[in-house]
Amino acid sequence: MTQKVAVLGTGKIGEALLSGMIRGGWSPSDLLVTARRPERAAQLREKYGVETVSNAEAAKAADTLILTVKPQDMGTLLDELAPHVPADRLVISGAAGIPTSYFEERLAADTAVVRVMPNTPALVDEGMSVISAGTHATDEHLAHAEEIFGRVGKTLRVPESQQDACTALSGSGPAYFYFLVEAMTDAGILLGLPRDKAHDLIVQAAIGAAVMLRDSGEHPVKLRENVTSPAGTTINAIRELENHGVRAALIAALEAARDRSRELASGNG
Ligand SMILES: NC(=O)C1=CN([C@@H]2O[C@H](COP(=O)(O)OP(=O)(O)OC[C@H]3O[C@@H](n4cnc5c(N)ncnc54)[C@H](O)[C@@H]3O)[C@@H](O)[C@H]2O)C=CC1
Ligand SMILES: O=C(O)[C@@H]1CCC=N1
Repeated sequence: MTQKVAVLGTGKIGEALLSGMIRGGWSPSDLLVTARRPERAAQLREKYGVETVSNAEAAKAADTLILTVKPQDMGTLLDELAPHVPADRLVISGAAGIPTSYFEERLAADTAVVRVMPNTPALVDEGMSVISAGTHATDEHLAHAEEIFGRVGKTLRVPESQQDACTALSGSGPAYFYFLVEAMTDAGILLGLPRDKAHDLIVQAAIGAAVMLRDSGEHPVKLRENVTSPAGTTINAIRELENHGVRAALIAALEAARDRSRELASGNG
């Protein structure tokens, strides 16, 4: 398989991927991008030295098409693309909720489709991309998707039936941590700390905790117990978290995100 890759609908996720591919050594001359607005196309050309083309031109010229428009825009994009996509193309969707069958029904018979759920830490090469094969995608197609998305972080293959859950955990996941940092920084203000110091303390606690979760090999419960001294400060905070149902709130929140991913399946949202 040749390596010409096109990113169609280059917004936040498309640009995160594009920039990571270039950082990871992908030649800009092997990349094509499309954007709806001419100013956006000019910006991408200038910043990354890539060629910007129409969606139809991308479909003809690239071997792999990565579709990173909003789920609600996917139908329009596919209407525009479908007549121009030869059956030997690999089509990768980065959209939440939309199943591979949606693309297979609208593209030439036997088109290989791969569904990927990335996340925004791809911008700092700490992304997670969850990858599933459509009906006609082979191991080689999955490996090609891993080769692309692996430039911006880790990848994980899952059956497509798990994609909505993975979207709730991983695609949306960074937002929950930002939300927690925002709330804990407010707590710092309440406790009389300047906002910048409160922010720095909480962000470093988050980074330290994340690295320990990744590298220590310890279960999160054990790591939390190590912080929680008998009759100490932490257990008072934990009791309040439990009293306020934070664990149940998180479970309900992720279930709601999973349900919304399912609702997006039609592309109409
Ligand atoms: N933002 C996130 O954290 C994540 C987003 N996603 C998925 O990635 C996709 C994109 O999300 P964002 O990057 O956040 O949205 P975005 O709005 O930043 O990017 C979408 C881009 O597509 C362009 N576009 C729309 N229709 C087009 C067309 N017909 N031709 C060319 N360009 C077109 C828009 O102008 C926009 O720049 C969505 O499907 C979303 O579900 C997946 C994982 C994480
Ligand atoms: O909120 C959303 O729909 C997108 C998909 C996962 C993260 N952001």
